[in-house]
Amino acid sequence: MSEIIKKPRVGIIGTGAIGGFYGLMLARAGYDVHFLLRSEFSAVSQNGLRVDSQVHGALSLESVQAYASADDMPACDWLLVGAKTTGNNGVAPAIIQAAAPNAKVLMLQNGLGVEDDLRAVLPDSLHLLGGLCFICVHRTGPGQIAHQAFGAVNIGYHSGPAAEGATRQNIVEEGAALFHTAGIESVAMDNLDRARWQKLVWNVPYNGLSVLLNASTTPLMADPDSRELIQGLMAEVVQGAEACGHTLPEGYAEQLFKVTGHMPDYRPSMHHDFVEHRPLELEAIYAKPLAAALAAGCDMPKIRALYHALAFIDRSRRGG
Ligand SMILES: NC(=O)C1=CN([C@@H]2O[C@H](COP(=O)(O)OP(=O)(O)OC[C@H]3O[C@@H](n4cnc5c(N)ncnc54)[C@H](OP(=O)(O)O)[C@@H]3O)[C@@H](O)[C@H]2O)C=CC1
Ligand SMILES: CC(C)(CO)C(=O)C(=O)O
Repeated sequence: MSEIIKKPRVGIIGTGAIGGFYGLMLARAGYDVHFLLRSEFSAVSQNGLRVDSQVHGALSLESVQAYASADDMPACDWLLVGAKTTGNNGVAPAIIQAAAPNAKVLMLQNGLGVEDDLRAVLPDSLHLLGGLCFICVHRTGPGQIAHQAFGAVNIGYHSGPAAEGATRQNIVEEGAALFHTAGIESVAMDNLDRARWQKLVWNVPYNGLSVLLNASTTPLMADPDSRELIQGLMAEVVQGAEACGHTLPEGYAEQLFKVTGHMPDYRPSMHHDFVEHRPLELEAIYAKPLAAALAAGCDMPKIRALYHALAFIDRSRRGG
């Protein structure tokens, strides 16, 4: 008799641009997906989720299994965390509440070490993973998401009950398979810390400069001064990664710089936070990499200057 393999149940903790997009794609692929929301709970319960995608066309999920509290969610096998890193303290109780025993918790967030603080409060039985999202999405209204480009999620294991080696790799590959089923590219990464440093080569210059200079990628790539700033910041991230033991692929920064020059005009997620008066993800994208590199003997003065300027902007906009 052939064995029936049940699809894992998926919970989305924080249904914004990232959580809404990947949750909708998984639900459309036949997964049983449960969405935790905050400010958009009523709108999404009533009207569903919509993605206006320049890659897949107009997508919708009319009937959303939406929750305002994790207490009402069923136990989920995979939890995809789509909240901003600035809200991680607030989502920890929800993750614990919605997790099935031995659940896999996947942090779909930018930045370095975003799993570290959460690990300290999670039960040892839960697997903790990080997912690097190579996608351009943002919210355009309650339950409405614009998807401009890309989509891949690269996954690495952070910590948990799985033994080092093949067992961890199997869990990471299970995560990648989840996304593949939904038509999304996903690569299993053998070193999450290196993957996070690699992603920072883009986020450190573009996220911060988009706020500081109030500019999207096209003007940033067109101006000689901002181009020089971007290249200088990228080079420091590569040096910081190296100091922390991660040699990034030769020519990686140059390649990203070139690709961004050909990308459709784009405002990084930090620029959306700036415009919407939300806290900026400065701790994960700047403070933690600066501290990690410094501890390894590498100062990153350009990144430090950018961080201080952004911290000022963040504080002054939020009333000191
Ligand atoms: N957008 C992008 O293209 C990319 C984003 N990323 C990263 O992905 C992460 C998510 O970004 P993004 O999706 O853009 O952010 P959004 O602000 O669009 O989404 C965050 C969502 O989490 C919800 N949330 C936060 N705290 C809670 C809580 N305690 N309970 C329930 N819901 C909660 C927010 O609710 P509320 O509506 O109340 O604010 C919001 O819906 C970030 O780390 C970002 O850097 C990475 C690559 C690309
Ligand atoms: C690199 C990019 C644009 C998409 O993956 C991103 O990470 C972001 O907007 O935060």
